[in-house]
Amino acid sequence: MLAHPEKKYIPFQPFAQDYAERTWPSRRISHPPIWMSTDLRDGNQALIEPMSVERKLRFFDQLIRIGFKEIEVGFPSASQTDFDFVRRLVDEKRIPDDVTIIVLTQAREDLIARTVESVAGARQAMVHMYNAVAPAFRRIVFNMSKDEVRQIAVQGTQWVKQYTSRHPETQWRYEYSPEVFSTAEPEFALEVCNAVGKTWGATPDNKIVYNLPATIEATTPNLYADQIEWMHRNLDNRNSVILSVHPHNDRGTAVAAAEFAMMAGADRVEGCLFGSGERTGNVDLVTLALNLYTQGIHPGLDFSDIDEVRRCAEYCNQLPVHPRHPYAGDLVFTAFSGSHQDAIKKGFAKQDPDGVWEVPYLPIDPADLGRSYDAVIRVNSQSGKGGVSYLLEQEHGLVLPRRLQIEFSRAIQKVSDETGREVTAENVYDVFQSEYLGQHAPWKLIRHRIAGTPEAGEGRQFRIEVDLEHDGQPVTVTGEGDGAISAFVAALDLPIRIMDYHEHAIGTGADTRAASYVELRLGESATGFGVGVNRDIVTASFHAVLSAVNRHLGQETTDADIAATADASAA
Ligand SMILES: CC(=O)SCCNC(=O)CCNC(=O)[C@H](O)C(C)(C)COP(=O)(O)OP(=O)(O)OC[C@H]1O[C@@H](n2cnc3c(N)ncnc32)[C@H](O)[C@@H]1OP(=O)(O)O
Ligand SMILES: CC(C)C(=O)C(=O)O
Repeated sequence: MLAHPEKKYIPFQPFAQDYAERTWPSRRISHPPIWMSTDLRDGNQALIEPMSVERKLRFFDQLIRIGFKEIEVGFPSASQTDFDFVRRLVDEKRIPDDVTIIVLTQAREDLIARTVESVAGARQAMVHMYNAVAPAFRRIVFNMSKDEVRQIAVQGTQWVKQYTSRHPETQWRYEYSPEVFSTAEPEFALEVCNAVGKTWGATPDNKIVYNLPATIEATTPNLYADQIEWMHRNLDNRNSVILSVHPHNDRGTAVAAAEFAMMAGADRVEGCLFGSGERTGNVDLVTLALNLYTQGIHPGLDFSDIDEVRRCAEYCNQLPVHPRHPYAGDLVFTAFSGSHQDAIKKGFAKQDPDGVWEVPYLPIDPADLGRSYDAVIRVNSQSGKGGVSYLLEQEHGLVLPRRLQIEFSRAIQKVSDETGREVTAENVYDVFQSEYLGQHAPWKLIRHRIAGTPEAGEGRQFRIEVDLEHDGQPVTVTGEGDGAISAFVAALDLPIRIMDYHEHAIGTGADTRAASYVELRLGESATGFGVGVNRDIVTASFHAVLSAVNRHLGQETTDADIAATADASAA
């Protein structure tokens, strides 16, 4: 990179002086714009392989299902494929009555004639003509004066009028784009638009569309908004005009530019799904629409099945949508990090299904876009107890007490640290199984018999006889206590102190099982948990006690083995 970029690059200034009359910054967007999808034109012209007719038809049908009423379907004078596709739409009557198709052309007579031929017979159609008006293009591409460039636009408009008038069966509309408006002098763009409007003869009943493209995004979005507001205020016959914007994303701010432009007076936005299009793309209509939705404004476009829309765009464009793409990417509703998972878990627990959406870190309810909650929380080395316990709860109905969440998340952390990989919900359960549910040695419960009933009142003693295995050898023990668990603990005759106990049902009806969580000390050990799951609550709690005991004993063995190994290596 250059030490002095100012010698090579100069900032674009749309106005000689600051446009201080601007009012857009204090405006709010209260309704959606007229949406125009240019996926089949600007999107298509930027593809490595332009879409076949079959792909274009599939994309077109998808755009209709989403609810677009204005669709730019191609540049019919460019190729036979585009021409044939547009003709098929018309001839096979694939265009719903309330949808207008749009076709783009340069301001050249032969191209205009062919363009009109491609759509003639449609119920309604819009011819879209463009020519560049920015100084660099006047100088470099056309080598023309301002007057000559304005004349291209006026002459082109006359040809559009002339050729369309030969097909009165079609209701014709007209769109004009002063291409590269983004780096043009606003005064000249205004002059050309007014000249075009006068030539076309727009009326409030058949408005002309002036589309002001950021063909190359050249400034911060606030300056683009200034340019749009200035045009909005100064155009002739504003009530006969639909003011449209067409932001590209060269600086990565196309969405902001479109939103500011709407605040500044734009009525219509052209763009592509998922920001497809030339170079860094056209403005992303999905993001724009769903940004409105999350402000409580229905965009008039339906993204209830966002995955299907994405699949269609990926198939037709043969380009992937990034996993972090706003609202649509595979990972955008997924939290890996502990504090996010914790907040999301709490948010879901508190969320009123009919109330205002307020789940932290999720700006939109994934369900509104047809996404499930399955992938909301995924676990890796950045995760905490909230995420881990969320997965166990969602997938297996296990609601871990808080201290067990902390204890178990250390086991998961160890796995993720060791592998450096994501720990899937299945892995989490496997670790839980081996840490708690599968702890059957040295002590294993075979069966038990209890005498005494819990209803019998305070002071009543329970008597229990338990068949166990200890290191694979059958053992029968007996004990008494004022509850089933205390009788069981007495029967084991181990230095157990129960510190905490939780239980809950898993499932409902005939399949209901009980989950028991016991926190205990064995001798002087630190406290540790055991877990049992069984159809019978008492059996589940005995399993939980033995799970905790076995874990303690296993830990002691491990500690002793480590000490012995350390001694051996020291020797
Ligand atoms: C910003 C945008 O996205 S604009 C849309 C861009 N999309 C496309 O270009 C895709 C389809 N285009 C094509 O297939 C071809 O460009 C065609 C068929 C339209 C024309 O092809 P060609 O006749 O070979 O011309 P080419 O594209 O090279 O155009 C260059 C000529 O057109 C002139 N020209 C460029 N734009 C325009 C315009 N909007 N109106 C009138 N003339 C124009 C140029 O000055 C140049 O003229 P010159 O040959 O006298 O120097
Ligand atoms: C034809 C125009 C609208 C265009 O695509 C652009 O300027 O980016």
